Amino acid sequence: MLTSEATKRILVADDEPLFLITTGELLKKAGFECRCASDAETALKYLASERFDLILSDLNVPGNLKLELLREGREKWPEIPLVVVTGVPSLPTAIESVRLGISDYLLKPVKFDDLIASIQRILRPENTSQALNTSGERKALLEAFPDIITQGEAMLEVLEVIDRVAPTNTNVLITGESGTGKEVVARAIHERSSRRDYPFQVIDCTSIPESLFESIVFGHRKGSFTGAVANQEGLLERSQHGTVFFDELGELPLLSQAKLLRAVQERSYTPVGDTTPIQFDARFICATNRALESEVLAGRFRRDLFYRLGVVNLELPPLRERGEDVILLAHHFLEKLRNSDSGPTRFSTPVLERFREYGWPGNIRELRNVVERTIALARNDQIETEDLPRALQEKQAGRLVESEVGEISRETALDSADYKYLTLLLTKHNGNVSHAAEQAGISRQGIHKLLKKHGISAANFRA
Ligand SMILES: Nc1ncnc2c1ncn2[C@@H]1O[C@H](COP(=O)(O)OP(=O)(O)OP(=O)(O)O)[C@@H](O)[C@H]1O
Repeated sequence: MLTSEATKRILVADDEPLFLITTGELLKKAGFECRCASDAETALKYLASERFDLILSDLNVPGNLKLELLREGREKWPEIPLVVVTGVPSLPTAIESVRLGISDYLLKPVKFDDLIASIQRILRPENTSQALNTSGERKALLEAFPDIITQGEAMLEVLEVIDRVAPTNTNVLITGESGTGKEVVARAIHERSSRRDYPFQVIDCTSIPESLFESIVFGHRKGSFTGAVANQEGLLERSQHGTVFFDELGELPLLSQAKLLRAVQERSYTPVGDTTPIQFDARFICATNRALESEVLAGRFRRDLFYRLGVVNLELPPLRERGEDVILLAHHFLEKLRNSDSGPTRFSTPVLERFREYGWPGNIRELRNVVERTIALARNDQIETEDLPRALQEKQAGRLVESEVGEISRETALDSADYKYLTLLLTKHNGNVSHAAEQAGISRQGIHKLLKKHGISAANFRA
């Protein structure tokens, strides 16, 4: 069952009571569930009756003198990774442990950070392989994420990773084109974590001027600069014990990156005008529609921050690569957005065909907007191609290729390109017409005229 499997369970076997107690406590604090055994027999009993995701065992526990625990554990439960900790390292046992397929070999005294790093690495979704084999597993996974509508393999794989990573404290970086659902996924991770009762704080990196980054994120004290008339708590302070979602992380200027790195590394920050650092506990989930690795190579994004925040990297596929999801989502939005007693109830077959062939540059957000608009404009119970925005009406309008140049008019081709450009522009600027106009190099009136011509509502692009 997915709910109980969400929290990773670790079996700790060690004959030193102090090591057992402290390790158990620390692992619990780090978000794991723990079972402690002081000898091999008890450990094997637990293994036979409970589910574990990892075994952490000393070599010298009673009953394991000839590595019986390791041998039996590997033989009966080969899928459970095993980490060996030992205070008495010996080459033969190390070699034998490796031969038995252990995942790591640590020497006591073990630094807790090293232990956690090792466990997290081993439990990373890409290092464990459990395919979604049965339809029951697929169903359970889909039920676990009611806000994420999908049936395609690519997104199901993403859901599987989310399901595993959500209960941990690991920082996650979500990449994907605009409108692919990065924020929806970030919220889903938060909702399935133990932080769900604490805030989910969105910090939009594009909306914070570089000079105000520290003040907005870390807060400031009265009198620290002109205009600081009162103490102001920062966004991090509001996120205590919750999840901080840094949207459009790739847009963060280098100076702000340095300040954020310090806070992420030290888990503390100092409000502007203060001298006492504040400790904080929050998980970071970041999103970007830029290829951050290239930004790192180009020197525009700090490598150390990229590694800190992108411990697990989730890549969301664009809608045009999600197969029949486009149809599933269209029906979902129709059901959700239509007036329950009036308005259209279905799409005509040619409309569904247009949906399949269109490139959806603005992804799911664009699809939602199109469905909302057609509901308002549809004349009958069934939505027809005439009810669609012009760019979607013509066959191949979304992706014109050379052989089809003769099939559609120049006017339609230009209209289609213009529509695509405007939707992307508004997506990028969150429906802010002034910013969109500035970027396009046209007046506000000019852009309003174009939006009207294409039947696009800027309000639909505001998150
Ligand atoms: N799988 C999904 N099922 C249902 N609705 C979805 C799904 N993914 C995204 N949406 C909807 O699509 C819209 C865009 O999603 P979201 O804001 O999460 O995208 P984004 O990738 O964060 O966009 P941006 O990069 O522009 O910030 C929202 O209305 C969201 O509710």
